[in-house]
Amino acid sequence: MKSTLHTEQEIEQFEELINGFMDKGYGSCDDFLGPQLINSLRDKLLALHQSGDMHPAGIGKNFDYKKNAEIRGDVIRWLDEKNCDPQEQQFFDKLDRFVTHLNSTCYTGINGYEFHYAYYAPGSFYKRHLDRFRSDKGRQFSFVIYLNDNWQETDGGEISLYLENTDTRLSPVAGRVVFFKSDETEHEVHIAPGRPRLSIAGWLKKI
Ligand SMILES: O=C(O)CCC(=O)C(=O)O
Ligand SMILES: [Fe+2]
Repeated sequence: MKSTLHTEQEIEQFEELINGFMDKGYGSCDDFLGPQLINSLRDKLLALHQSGDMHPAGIGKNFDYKKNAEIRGDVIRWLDEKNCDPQEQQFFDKLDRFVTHLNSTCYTGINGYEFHYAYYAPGSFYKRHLDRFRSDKGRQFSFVIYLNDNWQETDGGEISLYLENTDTRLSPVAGRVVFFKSDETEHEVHIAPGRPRLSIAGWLKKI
């Protein structure tokens, strides 16, 4: 993983994510990526969706479309760091700097990650779950960044984080990141009835 110079603002964001996680069990920060980059990533996601290059995500080894659809309704497309466009590279570069910061301040030993675009059509959802029950590939932290321009609270589509059985809800506004422990924090994606809900979701791993 590459690492370049951190800016002060970047360090503040990283600390906001990490401190939030340590204090409340989840970290969140806004404007993790600038609006131009968010727009490009959103355009890329929409183009992939339009060209039919996204597919239902599997849950577990034996994929059962019907069973899957009762649990989650998003379609996904994995990002490939070895074959990505300059905007995706900018995302990975920032992520690399975050992981370097996380590892050096918290001794987390993260040495890999995987990320996918996700498109939730209006009315789809992802029921309450943990991210580490599937094929367990060493997922330590879940990290989601939202790409939804001008998202209003009335649009719905919140993520619920169930921490000590309280329900913390966050709207998927463009540029916002949510960060939590993959094997501990149950969470859920609520329906957005009127518009698609777009994100890049991924996992920081220790393999
Ligand atoms: O999009 C979100 O807010 C969460 C997505 C999620 O839970 C997942 O992909 O496992
Ligand atoms: Fe999840």
